[in-house]
Amino acid sequence: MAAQSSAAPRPLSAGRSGPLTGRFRVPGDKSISHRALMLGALATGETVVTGLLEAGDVMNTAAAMRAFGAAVTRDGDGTWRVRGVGVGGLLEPTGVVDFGNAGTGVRLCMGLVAGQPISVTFTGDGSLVKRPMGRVLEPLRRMGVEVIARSGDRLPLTLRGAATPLPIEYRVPVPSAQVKSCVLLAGLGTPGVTTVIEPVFTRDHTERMLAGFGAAIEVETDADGVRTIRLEGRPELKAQHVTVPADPSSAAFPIVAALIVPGSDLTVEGVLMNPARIGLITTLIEMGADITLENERESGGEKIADVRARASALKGVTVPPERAPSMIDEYPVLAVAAAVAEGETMMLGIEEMRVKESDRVAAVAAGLAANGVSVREGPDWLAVTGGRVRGGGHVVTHLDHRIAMSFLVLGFVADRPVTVDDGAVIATSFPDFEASMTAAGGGFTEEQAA
Ligand SMILES: O=C(O)C1=C[C@@H](OP(=O)(O)O)[C@@H](O)[C@H](O)C1
Ligand SMILES: C=C(OP(=O)(O)O)C(=O)O
Repeated sequence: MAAQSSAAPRPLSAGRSGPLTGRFRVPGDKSISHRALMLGALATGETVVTGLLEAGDVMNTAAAMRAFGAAVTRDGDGTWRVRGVGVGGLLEPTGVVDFGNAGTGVRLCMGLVAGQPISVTFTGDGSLVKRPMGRVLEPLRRMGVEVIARSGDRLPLTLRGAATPLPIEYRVPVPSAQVKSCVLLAGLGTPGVTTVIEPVFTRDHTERMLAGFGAAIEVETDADGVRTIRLEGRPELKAQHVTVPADPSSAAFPIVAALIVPGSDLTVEGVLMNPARIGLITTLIEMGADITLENERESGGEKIADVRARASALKGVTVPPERAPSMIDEYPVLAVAAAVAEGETMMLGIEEMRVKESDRVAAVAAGLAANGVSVREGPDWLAVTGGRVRGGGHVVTHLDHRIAMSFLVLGFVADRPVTVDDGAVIATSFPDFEASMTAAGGGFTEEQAA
């Protein structure tokens, strides 16, 4: 499958919307989807994945796993099958491996390559080539991986895996599930025990899924919440059946839309409720949101629930820095909720937002200002004061799907339509966003703001 490339930009506008109602489905979780394909590719036997996210980022991971020799196929009913090559069995791809827009895809895959004596050249789109890769290259170099990269450790770059990598003990210096996961996946191909120390808890899908595929992995959490993860290298991973729950990061858009559009009452079905992923729900409830979790249940070893959101009068709050990892991708849409809340919402400790698909602190501040919203930013904080939204602004998305979706939601409550310069980027994580929002009552328009 072709890597997602920079398709022609497609401006898209959203205008004042009637109530959003009914039941809403968002696609499968992106983090779990990447990991299911990767671990499936390293397992023996056939891994069956239901609910896989069929969006640009994950399709690039599927293409990469094929390039490494795994058989990755889709049944007519949307079930995916991965016939793996076994830990240590990855083939050297014949071409460059292009991960498009996907930071998670490329950083985790670099870990997979570490313990295999193969050379792989990675690249990405205009956004991914600007993102920092040193954070994963540094531990990989310590494990014995050879790196050929431009100065600044950006893509494109080539890795040569080590025949016998060294197990390391690695204290993750930034709160990043991608860095943690890269080292753990590198540990799979490494003889001995690889140890990752995680001072700040980040999403734990890699740990959970490694255990599910049969790896010997143990996690200890001390009194200060510091987690020590130990993984025994070179296990035999056994194919699994993975059920991917609905992505809370995608659910964030209809949830916020329903809270801010008067008269709305919307239920998003089967959303992943992993504690490391629900910081936005906690914050919205603190802001006074009428959110209820219904039909709470377990699926694929994770808690899920239907999330019902009703239009609410929101109030500004301070979001503490320690909450950032559990909602890192949701701040752009939180800023939209803050734009209509009473008073100021202060988001603290959000410096990691600056190294996502775009500098999201800067992109959110610029987009809000262009639409008449009062906003201030600092190196690691953003403050938004709510009120009536003038709208009528053009928003630059910088190849960032979450910026595009967030500002279209802002358009639903603005006096004049809000236009994003490129709605095509939404295909990275939520291809049916426009259709699903329209079906629920969302107000898209072809009209371009002046
Ligand atoms: O591990 C993952 O699946 C992800 C981790 C987060 O990135 P960081 O690890 O850079 O914080 C998040 O922003 C990204 O969308 C998905
Ligand atoms: C940051 C994101 O993804 P990634 O790092 O995988 O590109 C995201 O989806 O918001």
